[in-house]
Amino acid sequence: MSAELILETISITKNFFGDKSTGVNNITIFIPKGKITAIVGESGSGKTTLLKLLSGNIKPDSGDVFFHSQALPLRSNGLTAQHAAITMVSQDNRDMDMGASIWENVCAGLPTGDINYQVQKTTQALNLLGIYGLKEQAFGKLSGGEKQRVTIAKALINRPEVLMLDEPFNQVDANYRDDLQHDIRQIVKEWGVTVILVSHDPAELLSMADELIVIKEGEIVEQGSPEKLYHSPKLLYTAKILVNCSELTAAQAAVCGIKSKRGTVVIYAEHIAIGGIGTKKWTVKQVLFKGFYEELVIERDEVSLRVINYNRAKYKPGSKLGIKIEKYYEFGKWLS
Ligand SMILES: Nc1ncnc2c1ncn2[C@@H]1O[C@H](COP(=O)(O)OP(=O)(O)OP(=O)(O)O)[C@@H](O)[C@H]1O
Repeated sequence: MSAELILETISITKNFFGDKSTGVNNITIFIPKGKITAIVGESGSGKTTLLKLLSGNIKPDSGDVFFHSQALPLRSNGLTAQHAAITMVSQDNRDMDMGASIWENVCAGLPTGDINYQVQKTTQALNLLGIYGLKEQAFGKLSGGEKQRVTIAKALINRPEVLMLDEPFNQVDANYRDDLQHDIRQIVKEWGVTVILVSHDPAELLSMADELIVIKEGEIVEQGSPEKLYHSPKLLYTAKILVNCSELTAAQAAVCGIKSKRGTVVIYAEHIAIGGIGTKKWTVKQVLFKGFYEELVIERDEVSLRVINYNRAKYKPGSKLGIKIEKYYEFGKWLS
């Protein structure tokens, strides 16, 4: 049985100043209810424009947006219940009062009136995001990660059906980010909220999303589950967004013993084993500390590769090593 859809676009186009290289072109997408769909693409590819179209913030030049199969009106024509059900969280904290407390900021998301209702809902939202203990603190004094929790609590206070997150974890440090991501996944599961996420962070995209939609120059070029797009990307563009990899020309690939039939070879860092066959022909150029592993940049005849090394502190810049490439991908120019 296919999943119930909550938002759909049929052939939507939005260009700015009539320039086809801006905005989005002829996009048809189906957003399943209660899942996390991530929109990915290089900078300027149209991700934010698509979010704005999906939330009724801007009007398509052509095509339609449907929410529960009903045409979604434009917000500027008057807010409706449909708009209240779709909330957007961006990173700029535009709607927040820096001098007011967390409690006041989150509570401001509710309609005025019934105090008991406000206390109950605000307490619930703050607990949900694990920030109840901070409720008296001024918003402006919080860390980036705490601010983001408050922003999401405010967005969730009215129990929207769709939560749109535009680069939500940008200002959040790594530990805090993992916790916040986990909490959002939990809320999605428990509440059945639909999340549409825009992010540049591959780790975030792969761990959070149920479905990835890849856009390039305003068009959808590939889509599928994180596992599918990571392990068998159709496009070099997708691989470069999602994977820590080295991209080689046919001539460079030949240095690695690979005969390329299609022109471009991509080798994932984790597909290179160190200490493999042959003599030690590769030189370590950089050792990047990554915590429980290192990333090495190695070079031979002006070909550079990224390699994962779990045997920490074994190599230094200038060390020599041999490698075995266990797997590689080939892309033709027409698919890049
Ligand atoms: N209001 C606007 N007026 C003019 N051009 C715009 C406007 N909004 C977006 N664009 C253009 O449309 C294209 C897509 O922009 P958009 O912000 O959607 O990209 P993005 O993928 O979200 O980029 P980023 O990852 O850098 O945030 C860009 O070329 C951008 O300059």
